Order: sequence, then structure tokens, then C-alpha cells
Amino acid sequence: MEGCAVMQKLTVAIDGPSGSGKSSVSKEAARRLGAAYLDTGAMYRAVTWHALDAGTDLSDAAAVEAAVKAADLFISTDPDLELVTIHGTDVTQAIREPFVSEAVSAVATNLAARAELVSRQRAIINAHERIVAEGRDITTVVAPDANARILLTASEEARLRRRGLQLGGTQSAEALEAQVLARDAKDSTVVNFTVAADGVATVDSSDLDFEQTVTAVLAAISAQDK
Ligand SMILES: Nc1ncnc2c1ncn2[C@@H]1O[C@H](COP(=O)(O)OP(=O)(O)O)[C@@H](O)[C@H]1O
Ligand SMILES: Nc1ccn([C@H]2C[C@H](O)[C@@H](COP(=O)(O)OP(=O)(O)O)O2)c(=O)n1
Repeated sequence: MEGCAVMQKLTVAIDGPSGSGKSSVSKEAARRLGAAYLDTGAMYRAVTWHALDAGTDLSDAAAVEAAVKAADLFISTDPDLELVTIHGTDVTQAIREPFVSEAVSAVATNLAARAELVSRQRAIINAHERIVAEGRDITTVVAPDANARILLTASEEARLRRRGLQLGGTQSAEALEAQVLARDAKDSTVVNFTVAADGVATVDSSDLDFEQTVTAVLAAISAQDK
């Protein structure tokens, strides 16, 4: 019926390294597609916050697994509402603090913790008719059967520059490299987010501004979702 278009079911999976623009671009793409938005990195950050809050020794794999399984985690999937809670406590801001960024790889490299979060992420994705989910293993592990799968990349230089601006230009080059490059190096020991898997489209945002990147991602989604 005219003016009453039926929205088709849609799952979009987007992966990429730190600072490539995954979160900001996926959120905007979700708004324009009338879809929900899932930031899986925020889930890894939230369970890390929970493990630290509970005094967990992050070098003890069994203790990390237990802390992740026990985490009562809520994450908003509304692209216009950023909200993450653990046991009812609002941790939306806290999970972005450096103490979480520095610890998160210890959880993200724990395979049992990953299995637990992958299962929760699949449940969230399945509960939505239309959703854009982003992270490091969404195209390959969490939703390999998504309607559209994209690897969003950018040069190291662009990623460091963007993260530096995002953090207010106060960080030293060494601190930024530790946050962006060293964390990616640790994380990529368990998941591949630097090379596109078969059937995954690559969007390189190095020479694109934000709006151009959103346009390129939306074009890659329509090209795949036929
Ligand atoms: N194509 C782009 N051009 C310029 N800046 C961008 C672009 N994409 C994202 N940004 C900015 O770079 C910063 C990092 O993006 P973000 O979405 O947080 O990356 P990621 O989730 O991959 O770590 C944000 O401040 C964002 O607004
Ligand atoms: N699907 C995912 C998403 C994030 N992670 C890990 C990798 C990162 O170190 C942390 C936090 O992810 P996040 O996307 O917030 O990272 P950025 O700071 O945006 O680079 O979680 C993961 O292993 N798998």
C-alpha cells in the first residue's frame, strides 16, 4: 500500500579495528535503516567492568568465565539511547574509562567468556526484526548468515588521529598507540578483524569523511541485501 511500506527483516553485521568508525557509522546506518543497533564492544566492556568491580583476578581464566556468566547485563539497542547497566547500575560512562579499556582484552581473549557473550548477542539479534550489530567477530562468528556483512577499515594513521580527536586531543602518541594498536594486537590473537572473510565487503574509510563513510556502508548493504 502506498505510504505504508512493509519493513523487511534485516540483519547487518559490521566488524573492524579500533577507531575505524564502527560504532558511530553503524549507529547512523541503523537510524537511516529504521533498525536497532547493537554495540558488542560495549558488552565486552560492561562484563569487564563487572569483573573488576567484583574483584576478579583477570589472569584467572575460570574466575573471568564465572564473572562473565554471572553478569546481569542490559544494553539498549535504540540507536538514540546509549544505556548499559550491570545488575541495574548504569555503567554507560564508566565502561569508556581507561581502566576498562586497559583490562578489556583480558576478557575478550577468554574463549569461554566469548562463547557466553556470543550466545547473548545472537539472542539479542534474533529478537529484532531489523538490526545493525558491530564488533570484531559479527561477520564471522556471531551472525555469519546476516543479510549484509561489512569489514570497515581505515589506515593506522587515520584511526589514531580519530581516536585522539575523540578523546579531546589530550593523549600522548604513546598512550594512543597503546589504546588503539596494542589493544587490537591482543584482540586479534582470538578473532580476525583485519582481513575480510569470504562474502564480506570491505569499506575503507581512510580517505572518507563521516558522511561519505555512512553512504558507502549503506551502498554496500543494499548491494548485498537483494
Ligand atoms: N569516516 C570518518 N571520518 C572521520 N571521522 C570519523 C569517521 N568515522 C568515524 N569517525 C570519528 O572517529 C572516532 C572513532 O569512531 P568510532 O565509531 O568510535 O570507532 P570504532 O567504534 O571503530 O572504535 C569518532 O569520533 C567518530 O566520530
Ligand atoms: N565482537 C567483539 C567486540 C569487541 N571485542 C573486544 C575488542 C575490544 O578490545 C573491546 C572493546 O570493543 P570496542 O568496540 O568498544 O572498542 P573500541 O574502543 O571502539 O575500539 O572488546 C571483541 O573481542 N569482540
